[in-house]
Amino acid sequence: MKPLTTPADASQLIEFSIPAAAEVTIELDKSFGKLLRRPVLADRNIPPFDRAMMDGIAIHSSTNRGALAVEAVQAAGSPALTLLDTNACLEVMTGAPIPVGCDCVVPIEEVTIENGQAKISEKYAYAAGDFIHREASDHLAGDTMLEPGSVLGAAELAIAASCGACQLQVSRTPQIHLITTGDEVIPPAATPEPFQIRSSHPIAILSAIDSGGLGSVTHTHIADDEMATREALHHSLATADILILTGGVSKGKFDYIAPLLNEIAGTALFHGVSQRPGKPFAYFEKPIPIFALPGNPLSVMACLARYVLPALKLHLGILKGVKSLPLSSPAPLHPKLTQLLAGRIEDGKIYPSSPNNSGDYAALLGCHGVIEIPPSTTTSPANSLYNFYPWAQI
Ligand SMILES: Nc1nc2c(c(=O)[nH]1)N[C@H]1C(S)=C(S)[C@@H](COP(=O)(O)OP(=O)(O)OC[C@H]3O[C@@H](n4cnc5c(N)ncnc54)[C@H](O)[C@@H]3O)O[C@H]1N2
Ligand code: MOO
Repeated sequence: MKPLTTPADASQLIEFSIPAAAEVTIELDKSFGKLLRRPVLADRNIPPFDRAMMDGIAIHSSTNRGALAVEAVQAAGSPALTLLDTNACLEVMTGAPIPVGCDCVVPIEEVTIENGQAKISEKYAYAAGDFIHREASDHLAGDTMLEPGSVLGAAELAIAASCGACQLQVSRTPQIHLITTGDEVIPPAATPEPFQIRSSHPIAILSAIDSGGLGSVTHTHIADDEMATREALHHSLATADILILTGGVSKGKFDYIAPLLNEIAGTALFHGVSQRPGKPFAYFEKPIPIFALPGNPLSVMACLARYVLPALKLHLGILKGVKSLPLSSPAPLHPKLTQLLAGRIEDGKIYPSSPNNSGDYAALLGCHGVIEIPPSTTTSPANSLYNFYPWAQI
């Protein structure tokens, strides 16, 4: 029997073979969740002018405390006015430019305005610079505001918008085909015969990929039929960037996936990983990356989190490291196989699930991903650190 590939070797083989996504230009309002490939620079100083931070009056700090004539109203969205008399003031609105000749804003709560005269509360102390957000005090024009490799979330897009970056260079979202297999597998809405089961993998895989913005998934289900499998594989390899398959990769009489891929796509980089669950996992690099996941629900989620999602991130250029977290209690160790145990994260610790077997999909409830527990013949002390691979945003 062929020796099993270790999880570390398997992920390295995937990493080395995964191509980088192409770079595409995209409109700002279509770029949420995308991976930025070119920097976004500040096109002007931030803030671009001395900005009033309060509604109130703008004065010169050397003014006397008497009644200050209100010369005009400085609104936001209007060019800066000029204070003509240092013992006068202008009303000023938040977001307006500071009028020329003023160096201080007094909030309206500390001012009484009557008959065109403003009076500052007697006990209120003011000084030059108060409530003025100085031009360029945050960033200078030309500063790099967003680095390549940034994932474009709400804050990043707000910055791009304020720099006028209305088109962004991002990684092209891969077109992912998902082929699920099995005569016994029917759509969730269908009424099952006693020997059938409802398909749970498509929605799980699609949700995990979608929530990370990692790809656009189309799905086909095929029966355990050699011709149909062959046709579906040819179609996917000709049209998709990445192919994911579930089921049909172990040793059953109707497990056509591996032999057909060997014929159509060439030899697998590996088929069989020293892990539980997910031992029959296979990966092919040509003509596109092909992930053949073992069909059991826990194997699918484990291989998805441990290999597929990190590979998609790498393809897009998302280079986040793996998190190491302590276990809530000593781990059940296996002498030969790495365990990929589903677990949930709470208070910075991993709480492993205890499934009955790799078909026990209800054990996944509340879990955020898988913990990788390497093989060992000794016990793990409490609080030992283990790598955690999420399938959900945590
Ligand atoms: N003689 C051997 N038998 C098996 C081995 C082995 O090494 N020697 N490996 C076992 C392991 S480990 C696993 S995992 C499974 C993987 O088998 P397949 O990849 O061929 O998967 P299937 O047999 O097609 O399905 C397994 C299980 O999952 C259910 N399934 C499949 N698709 C879906 C879906 N879309 N939604 C929900 N559930 C699905 C399917 O009904 C089966 O119950 O093989 C062991 N056998
Ligand atoms: O991958 Mo299988 O799930 O180890 O039973």
